[in-house]
Amino acid sequence: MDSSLVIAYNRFSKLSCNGLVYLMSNVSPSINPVEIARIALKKLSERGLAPTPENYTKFYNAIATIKSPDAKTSNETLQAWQLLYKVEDMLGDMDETTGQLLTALAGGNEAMSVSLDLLQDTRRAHLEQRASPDDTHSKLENLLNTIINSTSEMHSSVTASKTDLLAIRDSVRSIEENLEVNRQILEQDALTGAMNRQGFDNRLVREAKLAQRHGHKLSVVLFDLDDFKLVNDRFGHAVGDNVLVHIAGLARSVLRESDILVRYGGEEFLILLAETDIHGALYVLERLQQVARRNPFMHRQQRLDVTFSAGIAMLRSDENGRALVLRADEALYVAKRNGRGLIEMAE
Ligand SMILES: Nc1nc2c(ncn2[C@@H]2O[C@H](COP(=O)(O)OP(=O)(O)OP(=O)(O)O)[C@@H](O)[C@H]2O)c(=O)[nH]1
Repeated sequence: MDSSLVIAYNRFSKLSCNGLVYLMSNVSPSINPVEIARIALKKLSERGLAPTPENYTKFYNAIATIKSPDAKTSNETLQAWQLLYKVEDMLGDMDETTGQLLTALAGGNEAMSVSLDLLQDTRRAHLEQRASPDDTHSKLENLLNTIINSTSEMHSSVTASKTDLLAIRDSVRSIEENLEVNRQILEQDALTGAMNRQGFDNRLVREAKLAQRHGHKLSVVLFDLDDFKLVNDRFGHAVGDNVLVHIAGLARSVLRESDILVRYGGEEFLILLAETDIHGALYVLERLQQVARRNPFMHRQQRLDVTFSAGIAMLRSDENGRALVLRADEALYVAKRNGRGLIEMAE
């Protein structure tokens, strides 16, 4: 750990004593504060900012305010549990059906093997003229009856298993659908409906690999609302929340179906643009600026103009998704440093 981080950690310890109660009031109980502290320090060091208590508190609060993927409503948790029980039930049914099928097959196999031996004995006795035609005839008739009975038993078992297996296949399909819905809920930011950070991390790796493999362009836009703290301070946190929802809605309105909008941090959004070069990404962002100007957030008939600063980067042939986002983040930092409402393209 470098010395600045050590200092920051020491400062964090002091903060822990003096202001942890304050800090924690903002934090979902499911988020580990040590993890938040680690990310906050990393962010500070990435941006070359001094780890002062002010900077540290700012980053800590911003990270802590991101809705945790764990912070799910009780209804969502209930759904997840129900799905789990459904999977458990289905696996139980499947076990029982395959068990019955295996027993039926083993029994049928045994009966057929015995019948086959008897059939061979009877044929041999007939060829060697050891048995009278009447004897052979009666033996064959008995054997045929046995074979018909065991085949019919096997047929009933297979038919019953087929019905069970069809029912299991339907359950598997419905579970697949439920799993997809659950995955979407888990990957969604509860406030804005955008994808959350966890969902994005999974997606980024895949999209970057796909783009590299097929030689497609992939761009990332990172934008952060300007002076958002003032909105909260002036109008309250609930209004701030509504502004975030408003901006996410505007962003969605300028995006294509294939583009991915992510709530990347408290008041920071990311857009992943597949098959889009940096000029395409700039175009999208300028459209968003335009749309935001034309559709301001209204609070008690008062226009509340919100601007944002942004960084854009396009995937290089030799980098992975993380490096791409890092370059967009650096560009965003430059945009913020140079003023507000600016767009900066990464080198
Ligand atoms: N209402 C609301 N506020 C949030 C949420 N997430 C983060 N914030 C707030 O966003 C503000 C971010 O403040 P800063 O990091 O100082 O950034 P800023 O005021 O936008 O200033 P610059 O980014 O430097 O332009 C803090 O007040 C956070 O509490 C949220 O989910 N809802």
